Amino acid sequence: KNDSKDLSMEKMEIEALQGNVTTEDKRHINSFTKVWKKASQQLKEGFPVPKENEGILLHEKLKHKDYEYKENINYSRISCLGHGTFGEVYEVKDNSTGFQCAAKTLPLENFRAEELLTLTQVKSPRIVPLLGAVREGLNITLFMEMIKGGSLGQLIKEWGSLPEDRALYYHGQVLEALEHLHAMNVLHGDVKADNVLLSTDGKQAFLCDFGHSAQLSATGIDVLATGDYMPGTRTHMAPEVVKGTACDVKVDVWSSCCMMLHILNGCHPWREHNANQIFIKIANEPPPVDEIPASCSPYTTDVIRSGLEKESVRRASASELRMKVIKALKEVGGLTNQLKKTQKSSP
Ligand SMILES: CN1C=C[C@@](O)(C#Cc2ccnc(-n3nc(C(N)=O)c4cc(F)ccc43)c2)C1=O
Repeated sequence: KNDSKDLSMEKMEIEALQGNVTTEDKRHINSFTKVWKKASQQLKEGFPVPKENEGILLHEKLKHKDYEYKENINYSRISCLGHGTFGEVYEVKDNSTGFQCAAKTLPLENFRAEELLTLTQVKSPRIVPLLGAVREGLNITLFMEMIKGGSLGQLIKEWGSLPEDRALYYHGQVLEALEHLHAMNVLHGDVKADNVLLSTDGKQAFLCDFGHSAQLSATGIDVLATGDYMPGTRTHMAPEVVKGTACDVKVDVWSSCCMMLHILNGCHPWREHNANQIFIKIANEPPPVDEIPASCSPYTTDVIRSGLEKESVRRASASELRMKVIKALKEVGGLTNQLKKTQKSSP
C-alpha cells in the first residue's frame, strides 16, 4: 500500500516538474532522467515528443526566468571547448548573472539515463561537478563547472608526450576518481586523456564524460555489449569488453593504463593497426606491455603491467593500482618537472 502511495507521490511530483525549469535539489534530476529516458525511447521508435523546456538548475548563478532556461534567451554560448561522439561542449555564460560554465549538449535520442544518474550519485573532488540538466526541445544540455586548464588529451597534443612523473601523477588522480565510482559499482566506460580535465596550474585532474557509464548489478558483473550501452574508445577497450564477455569495474583500470601509454608515448596503444584489426589484437594478443617505454622505472612498469592483465580477476583494482602509482611516483622523485607554459610546441 505504501509503495503505491510513494509511486503516486512520485508521479505527482514529476507532473508538477514537467514543462518547467526549476532550481530544486538533485533528487528531482532523477525524476527528469526517467521522463527523458522515456521521451528518448519514444523518439527512437518514431513517435513525436512534445518540445518542452524543463529541467533542474543546481547553481544559484544559473537563473531561470519564468521557469524557462533557453539558449540565447537565458544563457549564451561563448566558445566550443570540444566535440566528439557525445555531442558538443561549449563554454557558456548566464545572461542575467554573467556566470560562466561549461555545457554539454546532445540530442534527446542519444540521452543515456546513466550519465545523469551517475553524476547525481557520485560525490568526488576528482569528478567534474554537475551544475544542471535542462531539456530544450529535442536537445538535452548538461551544465558543469568550467575546468580552465583544458583536457589532458589537448596537453599531450601540445607537448607530444609527458614525462613519467607527470604521467604517474595524473594516473593517480584518475584512479582516485575511479575508486569513488567503483565503490558504488559504477564504471565510467570511457577513461582516456580527452576525458581528463586539468586545472590551469596543471596540479588537479578531474574525470568527466559519463556518457558511457554503467551501474553494474549487485554481483558487479554485466555484459556491456548489450542494450543501449555505447562502448568507449576502441584503443582503450579491455579484452572482456571486446569479447562481449562478463565485465566489471576493472574495465576502467585497463583503460587507465592505455591512457598511461598514450601519455608516455604520445599515441594510443595498438597504434599501427586499423580499427577492425584492433579488436582481434586486444582479444587474442598479449597486452601492449611492449609499448612501455624502456626508460620507465621498474615501478612504473609494474603499474602498467598490473593494470593490463588480460584476466580481469588478476588485474589490479583501482585502489591497488593507485597504491602502486604512489610508490612509483616516490621512486621517480615525485612531480618535479614543470611544464613551462612558454615552451609550447611550435605552431
Ligand atoms: C559533469 N558532467 C556533465 C556531463 C558530463 O558527462 C560530460 C562531459 C564532457 C565531455 C567532453 N568534454 C567535456 N569538457 N568539459 C570541459 C569543462 N568542463 O571545462 C572541457 C574543457 C575542454 F577544454 C575540453 C572538453 C571539456 C565534458 C560530465 O562529466
